[in-house]
Amino acid sequence: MKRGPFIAVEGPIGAGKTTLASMLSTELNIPILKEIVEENPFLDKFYQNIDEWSFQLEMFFLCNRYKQLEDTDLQYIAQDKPVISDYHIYKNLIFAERTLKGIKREKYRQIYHILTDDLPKPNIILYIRANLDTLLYRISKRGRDFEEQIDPAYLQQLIEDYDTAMTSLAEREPATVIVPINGSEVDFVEHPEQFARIAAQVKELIQ
Ligand SMILES: Nc1ncnc2c1ncn2[C@@H]1O[C@H](COP(=O)(O)OP(=O)(O)O)[C@@H](O)[C@H]1O
Ligand SMILES: Nc1nc2c(ncn2[C@H]2C[C@H](O)[C@@H](COP(=O)(O)O)O2)c(=O)[nH]1
Repeated sequence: MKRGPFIAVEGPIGAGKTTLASMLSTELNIPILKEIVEENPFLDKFYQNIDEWSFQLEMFFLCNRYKQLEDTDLQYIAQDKPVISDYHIYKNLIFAERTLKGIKREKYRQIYHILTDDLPKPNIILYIRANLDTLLYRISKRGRDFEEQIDPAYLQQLIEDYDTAMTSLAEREPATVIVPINGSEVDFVEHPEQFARIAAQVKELIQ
């Protein structure tokens, strides 16, 4: 069955997902779906003690995104309308596999699959890769207090987890178009011509 474009912008913390998704939404006149961050009651506690708070945090993100995607399906995807999101639901598993251990990880995996296996998935992913220095710089530029506690080693692991996850997704879903963007070299904020190239590429994909 033919479906309207469902575009996700992905990449590790601070890569520029929300920024790029918002710019594309404006440029291409496509509604944007943004994840909820500031209202999350567990993030601050999580960064203070990951082992203690990871299950609550991962479940909170999962339930929130589940609800958002259910709504998005009704409003846009089932009606063949395009939509752009600053995350892919698969992000839940990327983080949870890193932050959860033992029986909690196993329980989470099962709940993740029960909730998400039948949800619509993006057919285009813009994957922003960036090195650790770039991410640390952008996270500090964004200036969220609770993110000052992020351990660079955790961030480096996430960079690698994202690469592994995107390779695995490409193998499992060959029909999904994954567009890699080198976020440490391509600067779509400071250089309008670099943004224009990305926007043109996306336009071509959705025509
Ligand atoms: N290409 C870029 N060049 C310079 N600054 C950027 C770029 N992309 C994002 N930023 C800035 O970096 C910070 C993190 O970007 P954001 O879009 O919130 O990342 P993410 O959604 O991936 O966590 C923000 O302050 C944003 O303005
Ligand atoms: N442990 C998890 N943390 C997550 C998840 N999704 C987002 N986050 C964190 C990372 C950032 O501190 C903040 C915003 O995310 P961005 O990627 O938009 O920077 O929330 C998750 O699923 N698990």
